[in-house]
Parts: sequence; C-alpha cells; structure tokens
Amino acid sequence: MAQQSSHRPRSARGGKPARRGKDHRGTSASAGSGRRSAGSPAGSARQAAGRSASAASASAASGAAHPAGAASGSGRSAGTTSDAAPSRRKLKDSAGPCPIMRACGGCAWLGIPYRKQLIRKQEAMEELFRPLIERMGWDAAIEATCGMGSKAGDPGKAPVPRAFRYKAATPFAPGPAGAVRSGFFARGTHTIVPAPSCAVEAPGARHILNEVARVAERLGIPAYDEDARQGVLRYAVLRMGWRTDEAMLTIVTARREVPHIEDLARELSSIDPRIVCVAQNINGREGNAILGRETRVLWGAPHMKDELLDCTFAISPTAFYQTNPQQTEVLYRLAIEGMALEAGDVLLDAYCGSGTIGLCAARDAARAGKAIKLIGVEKNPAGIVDARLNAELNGLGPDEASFMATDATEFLRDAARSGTHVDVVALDPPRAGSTPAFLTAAAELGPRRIVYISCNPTTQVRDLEILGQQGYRLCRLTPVDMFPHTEHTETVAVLERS
Ligand SMILES: C[S@@+](CC[C@H](N)C(=O)[O-])C[C@H]1O[C@@H](n2cnc3c(N)ncnc32)[C@H](O)[C@@H]1O
Repeated sequence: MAQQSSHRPRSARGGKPARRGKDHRGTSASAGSGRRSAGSPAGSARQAAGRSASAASASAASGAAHPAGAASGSGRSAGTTSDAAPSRRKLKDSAGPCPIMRACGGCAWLGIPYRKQLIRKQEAMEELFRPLIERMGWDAAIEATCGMGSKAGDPGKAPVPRAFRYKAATPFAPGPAGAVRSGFFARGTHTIVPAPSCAVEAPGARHILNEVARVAERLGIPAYDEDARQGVLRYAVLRMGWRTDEAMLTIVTARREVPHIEDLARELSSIDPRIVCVAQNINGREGNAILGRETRVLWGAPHMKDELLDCTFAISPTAFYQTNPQQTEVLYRLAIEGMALEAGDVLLDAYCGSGTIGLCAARDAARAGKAIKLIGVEKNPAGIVDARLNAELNGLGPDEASFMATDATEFLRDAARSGTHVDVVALDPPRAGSTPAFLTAAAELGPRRIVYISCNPTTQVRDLEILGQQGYRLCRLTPVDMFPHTEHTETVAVLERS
C-alpha cells in the first residue's frame, strides 16, 4: 500500500535534476524518464504495476503533494511513464475533467473513461501475474479489478470517481513580495501550479491547503526556497475523516523555530471547523521526502479519528493511514475474506501501520463469535502508538491484540526461531515489497494462509515466487483500484499452504 508527494524531478525552477525522494507509501519518487506506452499491453503492465522495487524504500514519514504521486502514494521513478509528456488524449481533454490537468499532470488517466481504465489495469495484472501462475502450476484466478462503483469488464457506463482522496498535500514556494505559493508540482518539475480545487481530493481539502498559504502571508512567515535553502514553510499535509467530520493539518517547516507560531496555530485551526489537530513536522533535510523525523502538536488533539468497516481509528500526523477510504474497505474486506479466520486463531499482521487491517479482521471475527489473537508489527513507532490506542478504541485488550514497533523481518526471524504459533499471516509492505528473509521466516512459521496486500504488484510477483518456493500456492488474486485516473493498482493475494 501508500502518501502523495511533491516528489518531482526538478527542472523548471531549480534547473537541477530531482533528488530521489519518498512518497507517503514509502516510495521513491525520483525523476522518471520513461515513455508513455499505455496502448501496449507491456506498457500498461509496467504502468499499472507501478515502480521498480529498487526505486522504493520504506518511510512512513514521507508524503507527496501531487494527486497522482500522492494518490498512488507512489512517486515517479525511472522506467515508468508518469513523467512522460501528456498524451494527445490528455491534451485534448485538458479543458474537460480538470482545468489544470495539463499543467499538473497528476491524474494522467483522467481523460480515459473509467471503464477503460479498469480494463487496462486488468490487462496489466493478467500480464504481470499470469506467467508466474503458469510457471508455478497454480490454479489461481485473477479476479476482475474492483474499481470504485464497478469492476473491470462490467458492461455499460462506469461511474466517474471523484473526491476519493482523503489525504492531500501542497508544497509551498516564495512568490513576489512575500507571497506564499501553493498548489501541485507541475509534472517533471518543482514549479508550483496553483490549484483552486482538485477533483480527486475530498471536498474542501484544497481550499484548506491554499488557506494555509494565506495565513502564512498574513503573518509574514516565509515559504521555503529550495534553491536558496532559505525560508520556513515547506509543505502542508491534510488528512480528512471519511466517516467523521474531523481533519488534521500538519505543516512541515524547514526548522523548529517559526515566527508567530502561536498565532499561526490558532489561525490554522480556524480555517475549517473540522480541524481537530494542527501539528508541526520539522524537515530540514534536502530531498523530496515531505516529512522529517520530529513532529509536535501545536493545537488541539494529538490525532484525528476516522472509521473503517465499523471500527474507529485514531490517526496521528505521521502514522500511515490509507488515502482512499472507500476502496480501503474493499481492500480490507478482500483481505479478511482471504484470511478465513477460525476461533482461537493467531493472526500476524505485518507492516501493520496503525493496526487497521488486523483490528478490522479481529473485530470481524469477534462479531462472528470467533475471537482471535492479533499480533501486529510495524517499524514506525507512531503507528504502533496509534495501533495500541486503536485496539482499545475497538474493545480489544492486550491479551487479544498486541503490537510491536520493530522491523518486520527481524520480528519474523525471531518468531520463527522461537517457534511462535501463527495460523494466518497478513502482510502489507511498502512499495519495495518484503524481504526474502521475511518470506522464508513466514513460511517457517507454517501459517495455514498468507494474505499479501500489495501497493506494488511488481515487487509482489517477486515475493509470491519466493513464497511458492517455500510451499505456498496462490489461490486468489484480486486487483483493487485505490487510485483511479492513475496507472496504479493494488492487489490482494491469498495463499494456502500446499
Ligand atoms: C503500505 S503501509 C501499510 C499499513 C497498513 N497495513 C494499512 O493498511 O494502513 C506499509 C507500512 O509498512 C511500514 N514499514 C515499512 N518498512 C517496514 C519494516 N521494515 N518493518 C515493519 N514495518 C515497515 C510502514 O511504516 C507502513 O506503515
């Protein structure tokens, strides 16, 4: 699975090549020189599969300011098409679905009917997974891609997904006479395209982000200048509740000390009544990663709340939480179905973020009278703090759900060494995928099922082959469209012990 990013190669403003950065799903978002090849199956496979494993690296503390990169939580990397020139179709439609789509380039597929987008994604997944399935002799179905409101191959008109991103971000840059510019990085550059609104973001999100710039201007807080490495305000990241009326605003500053910080916090909090938390993240490092290591709450609660599958989740400013909540429910339902939990099972949820998948599964099992024991592992300590609170919020005590802040591979190795009993393993790694050591240890634990949720099918194919060699067989693969109008596809793979 994902966070959007301002990760764009630089050219127009700084004239320098982009530095490698990471998006909100822990993805590198470096310059891409790939060519658009959506028309060919190979091209679509590469596009829909996303980025190369080598380009991805883990960082829970990164994000992106551009809808597509952000959307996918994926940045741009060599060998993909995202930084290629807009297609003819896109140029033609530039005045249609979105007034800035040509300049912004975030939703590269916005000009393609949604029904066709889903078919392309389906073809790409077939092309990517079919050779592995045949090589391994698996009898596994690649199911129809679950889109927003329709599936790949459904007849008739498909709905046009809008307003599905509940996480949004903006970079800031200095304008003339103390102005603070906000918007999206134009494709392939660090030039900011102003965005009065965004069709794929939650209602009101873009207005809030633009208002941050107005507040900064009023208070004389300068935007950060990447080239001169001067100024203060770098980004704002906004998360909005899907099933709650809450929002959380995090400003990213180049240094801790910010002039008029109390006034800033107060004014930011009053931009929109939904804002329950205003946080400051400090990122003084060069590079494209949005978030730095230090975060403090400036105003309000330490987190906001949202709901998924009848569970309540507290989300703090730097913990991972999915961007498209409607499709997250689809993704999680598929994962829970794939787990086929029985009463008394031990479920290991690896790369668990704020504990959401495992907690939804545990609650679902408990509601069906099949209480299980959940163990979650995640390397971002902020995610684990949230996960423990989330267990409590959902009525699960420490005997029913425990969470460890550590590297998933280390944890699995230790668990395999000590012979920990596990019935089902769920894993949802960042775009780089998992590690051979994790996968080998997971197989050594001998779970009945392994459910692998992926935001990067290319690395998932690699990892599934390792699991196959370790005695697991794929029985079901379902693509899910978490990021309409982009090339990205997520997948849920269900494996059984052979
Ligand atoms: C795609 S997110 C999935 C989070 C969660 N499953 C969800 O659905 O919200 C991947 C998570 O893996 C975490 N992560 C990355 N590398 C890790 C590692 N080596 N060990 C444990 N967790 C890691 C990230 O911090 C992030 O929270």
